[in-house]
Amino acid sequence: MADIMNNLSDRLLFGIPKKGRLHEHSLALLNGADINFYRHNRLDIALVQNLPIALVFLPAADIAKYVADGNVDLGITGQDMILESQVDDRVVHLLELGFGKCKLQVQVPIKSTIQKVEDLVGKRIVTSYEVLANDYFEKLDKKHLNENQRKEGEKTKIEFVSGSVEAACALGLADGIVDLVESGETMRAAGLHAIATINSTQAILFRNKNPSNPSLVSKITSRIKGVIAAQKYVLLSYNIHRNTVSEATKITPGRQAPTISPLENNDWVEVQSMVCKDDVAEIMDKLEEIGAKDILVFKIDNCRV
Ligand SMILES: Nc1ncnc2c1ncn2[C@@H]1O[C@H](COP(=O)(O)OP(=O)(O)OP(=O)(O)O)[C@@H](O)[C@H]1O
Ligand SMILES: O=P(O)(O)OC[C@H]1O[C@H](OP(=O)(O)OP(=O)(O)O)[C@H](O)[C@@H]1O
Ligand SMILES: [Mg+2]
Repeated sequence: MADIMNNLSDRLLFGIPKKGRLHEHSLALLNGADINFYRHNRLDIALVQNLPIALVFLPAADIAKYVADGNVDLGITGQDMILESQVDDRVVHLLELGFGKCKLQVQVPIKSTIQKVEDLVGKRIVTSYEVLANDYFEKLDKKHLNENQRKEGEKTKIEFVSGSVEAACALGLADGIVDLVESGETMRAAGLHAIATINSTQAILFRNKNPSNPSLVSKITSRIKGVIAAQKYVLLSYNIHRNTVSEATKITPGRQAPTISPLENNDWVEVQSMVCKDDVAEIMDKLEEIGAKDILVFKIDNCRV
C-alpha cells in the first residue's frame, strides 16, 4: 500500500467505475488497449505495469467530479453522470465508448391516472438524478404554475434515493420516478411505464482540462479508439471480376478506401474492406448477387483507423 502511494506522483491518474454496469466493460477496454495492471484485493488504486498510469477505481457517480476538479486526469463514466454532476463545462469529452447505453425516463405506474408529464406537476418524484429531474420539472412548473403557486410550495417535489428507484411508487413514496431504462425489464417488473424521455446516455472517455501528461492521454485515447473500432468492424475479403469492381466497391467503400490486389488470373481482383459488423450479412448478400466469390469475414482483434 505504502509503495503504491509513493508511486503515484509521476503517474497519470485514470478513474475507472469500480462496480455497476460500466465496470466490466471498462476492464475489457483496458485489456484490449494493453493497459496491464495488478489490483490488490480491496485496494482501489492499481499501478499499470507497462505505462506510467495509476488506475483509480471509483463509483461512476464520483468520477465526473474528480476529473473536473483535477484530482484525476482521465476517466470513464456515463454522460448522465457528467450532466448530473454539473461539470460538463469543466471536462473535455474524448470518445463515446458504445456501452452503458440507456435513457433517463419519467415513469409512472401503469395503473395510475397520470398519463402525461403535465399530470405530475405539483406531485412527488423520486430519483437518483436530482439535478436533471429538478431541471426538467422546474421548466414544467414554470409553464403550468404561476409564481404564487410556485412560492406557496405547489411545485413538483423531487426526492433523492440512491438506488432501487423503481420501488418508490409501490411503496407510496412517489407519484412518478425518474430513472434509467435500458431493456425496460426493471420498469415493467415494477408495473411502471415511461411517459417521457429526459435524455439518452452512454459511457464516455473524458479528461480534465489540464491533464498532467497530455501525450499519454492521446496515446490512451488512440488505443481505446482502436479497440472500439475493432469491436465495431470486421474485415471482408472477396474476389471479383475486374468489370464489376466499381460496382462492388460501392457496396464496400471501406473507411478510407478498399484495398484492391491483382490475382494470378488477370480478369479477377481481390478486394479487402472494413465493414460494420451489423451490416455484414446484407453486404455479403449484395456481393454474391453481383458475382463476388470466396467472400471471407475476418474478426479484427485491434486496429488504428
Ligand atoms: N441498465 C443500464 N444499462 C446501461 N447502462 C446503465 C444502466 N444502468 C446504469 N447505466 C449506466 O451506468 C452508470 C452507472 O450506473 P450503475 O447503476 O451501474 O452504477 P452504480 O450505481 O455505481 O452501481 P450499482 O447500481 O450496481 O450500485 C449510469 O450513470 C449509466 O450511465
Ligand atoms: O431497463 P433495464 O435493463 O431493466 O435497466 C434499468 C435498471 O438498471 C439500473 O439499475 P441497477 O441495476 O444499477 O440497480 P440499482 O437500482 O440498484 O442502481 C437502473 O437504475 C434501472 O433500475
Ligand atoms: Mg445503479
